Amino acid sequence: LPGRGSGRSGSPEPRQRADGAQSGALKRKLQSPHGNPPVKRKRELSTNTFRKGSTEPDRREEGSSSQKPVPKKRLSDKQNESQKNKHFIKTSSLFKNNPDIPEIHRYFMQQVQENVFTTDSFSQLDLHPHLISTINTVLNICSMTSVQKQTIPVLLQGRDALVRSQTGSGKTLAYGIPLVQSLQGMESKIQVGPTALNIFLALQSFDTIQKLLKPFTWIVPGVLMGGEKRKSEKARLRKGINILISTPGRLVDHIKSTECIHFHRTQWLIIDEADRILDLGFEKDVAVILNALNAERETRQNVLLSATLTEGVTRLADISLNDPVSISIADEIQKVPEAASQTDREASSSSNCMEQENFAVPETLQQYVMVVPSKLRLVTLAAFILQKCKFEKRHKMIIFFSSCEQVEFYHELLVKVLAGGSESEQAGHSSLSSGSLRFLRLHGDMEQEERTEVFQEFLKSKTGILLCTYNAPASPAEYIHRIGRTARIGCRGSSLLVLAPSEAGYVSLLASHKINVSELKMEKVLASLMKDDRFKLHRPGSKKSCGKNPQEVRERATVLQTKFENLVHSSEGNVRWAKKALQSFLCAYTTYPRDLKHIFHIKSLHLGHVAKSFGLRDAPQNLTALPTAGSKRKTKPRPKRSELLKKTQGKQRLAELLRSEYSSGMDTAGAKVKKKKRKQRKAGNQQIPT
Ligand SMILES: Nc1ncnc2c1ncn2[C@@H]1O[C@H](COP(=O)(O)OP(=O)(O)OP(=O)(O)O)[C@@H](O)[C@H]1O
Repeated sequence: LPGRGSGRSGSPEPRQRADGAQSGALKRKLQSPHGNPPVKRKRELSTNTFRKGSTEPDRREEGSSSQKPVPKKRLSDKQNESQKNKHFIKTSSLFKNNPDIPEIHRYFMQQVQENVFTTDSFSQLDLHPHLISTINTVLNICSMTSVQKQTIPVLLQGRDALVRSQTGSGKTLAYGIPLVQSLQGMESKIQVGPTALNIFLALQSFDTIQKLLKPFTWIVPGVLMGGEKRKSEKARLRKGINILISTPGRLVDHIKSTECIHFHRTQWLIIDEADRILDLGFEKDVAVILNALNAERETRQNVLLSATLTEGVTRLADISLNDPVSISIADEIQKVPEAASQTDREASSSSNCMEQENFAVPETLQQYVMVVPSKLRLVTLAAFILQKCKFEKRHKMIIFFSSCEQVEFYHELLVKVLAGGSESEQAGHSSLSSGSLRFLRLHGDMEQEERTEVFQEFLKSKTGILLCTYNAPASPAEYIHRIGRTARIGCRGSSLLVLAPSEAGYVSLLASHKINVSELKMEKVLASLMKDDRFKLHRPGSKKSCGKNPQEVRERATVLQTKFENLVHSSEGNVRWAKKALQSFLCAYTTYPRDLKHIFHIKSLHLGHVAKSFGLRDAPQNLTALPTAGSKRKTKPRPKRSELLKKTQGKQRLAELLRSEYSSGMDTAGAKVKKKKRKQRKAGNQQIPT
């Protein structure tokens, strides 16, 4: 969900109060995507049904048909009018006062596509027979993918390479196979310091390398990443690791604080997911690593792999590779051609990007976008989950949020309201019975052990909904990585980008990079609530539901929203938790880069509406002074979040927090060393390559 900011409404609370409660400073006016003042919806969704009902939606949905009707008093005309208004106010405002949903322009353009597979087998390569049999029997793979066919021979020749190929196309084996082939022939089995260094972000590459090494037991792989104790990592480093796989932040920490780490034998350097490493702000860390390597050994074979070729990746290639072979599976740097069609030109001119890169997307990936007013965001997301994972079944889904707090909060909310139970009740159903929903969560505040466990569980499971963090999807390159978690290696998959109306311009930006998304209508998604009678509005004398009556869909959405809000407002702790999640969302929102501010600007958000998407009935007024308590899970101590909204430091600190998922997990110690090193650097001891 690259767009954040969403909200839902449906609060049974007086609508006017919700808006009126906002302080002048916090109240955000809705703006059209073009920056014009908001235009009122022309076809305001009617709330007639609610007005007809004699009680508030939340009472009714709690089975209030059995409640005794309140005796009506005789009222004067004036009183009648005010009573009417009261009913009107009490009725849910979920479908009222939303901004217009702008029309999504459909761009018809040829997406860049790559052929994933080839028919060539691994046995035609000059590889150790045990390696070939491991590929065939342990990994169950017979033929090479395009990127493997082009990369493996180059690396077997000992050349450096810059490899660009789409997400999920098999890049790990493209370097893993030649690496293992070269290491298995090593004369000396015992050594100090790694022979190969692999900088990575995702644990999955370690898994693959481990499998490849099965017959070569003397080659020891080791992984360093945030979450594990530094002491035990040091012990493993001391024992000797041949293939060292590490996140950039963690490795830099060891370079600075672990004496037994040496690189004089390091013959390979692999930088995987280079674009994401840079997107996450690890450029300086990579520079420190390169310096450390260069200081101990001059020559080495270097490989840089990326799904997208951004300016940053090219810069990194310049400083880390030596006369590399460039391998690009589709010739994707197709600058917008001269004779581009009118729509293509429109799409490309709609963005202010200096350079248009066109990204390859798997052919089997169907991309959708849905524009949802902030107030309706939670119910629409819930309806989408129900539709895909309950009614259509057998769907596996990953939902991205912009902070750990949101993952924790929404996990709890969705488990309680959609899955109808606590987490512990859920845990009893590790294998999914039909119709049940299993929610999992994964974020940087969890201990490494738990993260790995959840990751493995989700990997093995055929169904399930994984809520996780991902850094701000600021760039189209980041979007490509997110959607690339599905439709891997020729499998089918879909992605859904949820945008607020004010963010609709993002679709044109994607189009300018030849990324084509189809629109999914919110109403269609909400209609799936008709299949779930838990959200039926029970009204005395109500008729049987008739198909997809739009009014009834809206009623059900309101009942669902009311359930969320009732849960959030059932305790002070929950309200605090919701506010904290909202606050973290807003902080993340401020981190979009300047060139995207015209699409994602905090001023375009209506705080009251966004608050609804966190189950809050009113826009909180004291966000900057929120206490940090409220999370039910044990989390690592963090700096005060209240600092984050402060104009001066907020953005920078948040960027650090967002990165923490991939960082070393040893920030405090690292910071001290950093200070010391900075002093040393000032004294001219160390140079960062530029
Ligand atoms: N030749 C092959 N045939 C079938 N499956 C393969 C082949 N090579 C790799 N795979 C599988 O494809 C999946 C994706 O591979 P991998 O993670 O290496 O992709 P990637 O290009 O690095 O993707 P990303 O950049 O998104 O991480 C893995 O599950 C891997 O086992």
